[in-house]
Amino acid sequence: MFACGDRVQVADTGPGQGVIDKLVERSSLLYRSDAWRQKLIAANATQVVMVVATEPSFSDEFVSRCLCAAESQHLKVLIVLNKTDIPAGLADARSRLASFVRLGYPVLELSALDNVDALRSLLVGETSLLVGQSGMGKSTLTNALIPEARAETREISEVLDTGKHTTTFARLYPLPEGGGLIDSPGMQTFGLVHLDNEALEASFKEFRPYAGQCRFRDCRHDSEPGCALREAAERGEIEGRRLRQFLQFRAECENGRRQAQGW
Ligand SMILES: Nc1nc2c(ncn2[C@@H]2O[C@H](COP(=O)(O)OP(=O)(O)OP(=O)(O)O)[C@@H](O)[C@H]2O)c(=O)[nH]1
Ligand SMILES: [Zn+2]
Repeated sequence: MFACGDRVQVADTGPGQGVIDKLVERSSLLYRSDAWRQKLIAANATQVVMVVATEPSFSDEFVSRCLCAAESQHLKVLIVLNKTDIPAGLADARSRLASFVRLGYPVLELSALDNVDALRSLLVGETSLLVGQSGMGKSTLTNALIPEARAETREISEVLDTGKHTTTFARLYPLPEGGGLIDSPGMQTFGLVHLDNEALEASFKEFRPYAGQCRFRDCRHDSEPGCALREAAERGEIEGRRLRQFLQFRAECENGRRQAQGW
């Protein structure tokens, strides 16, 4: 299986023709998965740019899931709060992003319809994957950053006769300043079944200082006495909400793996 962003060696087989000979080793691979399917999103990305907006309202659980996927591949993360020209949802969006800011994730506010220069400068030299729920403005951002993308999207929609100009597959655009931008289809879910329990726990970066500190080595951070993570949450050092999300994602991943094995 190949993913958008893969590098390959191609052998010439004739004029204008070739076959893929070899897949060059990937520096990163992002995918989402449930019990039944793994979907490759992008290979060799160095940065995940997560787009949220003032409206429609975004899910912070979705943001946490994307962070897990990005952290598990050791990628840089940038959160973009788009549509700041719509003031109604701004205060709410900011307050829901505050906990990610406290974790150290950068948030860039902008309006894709107005000015994307601040974002452009953060993409230089990176291969950035744009992710987000539908309607957050990924395509609008891509078009603002890469004017040729607009025509291409229209052409592809016409060829495929999809009747709408929404993104249906990931696409890598080279950036004039160096690096590239991968626009991925909007998604409403982001399954993490491919992450084992250890990888999932490590992908909550604020948990890392507590790794190995629980009384029991195989602590599930659930109801065991002497759980370093639960104690940290009680002291307010980590957010209870994030710990609950971790337990929820882990249950989902364990169920997914059980289903996949036909239990
Ligand atoms: N007011 C305002 N509207 C915006 C902005 N950016 C995007 N929009 C609008 O939001 C809607 C959704 O934008 P898209 O770029 O299609 O969103 P998307 O994330 O690509 O959605 P999918 O194709 O479903 O993945 C469109 O009507 C855009 O015109 C912005 O900065 N301000
Ligand atoms: Zn514990």
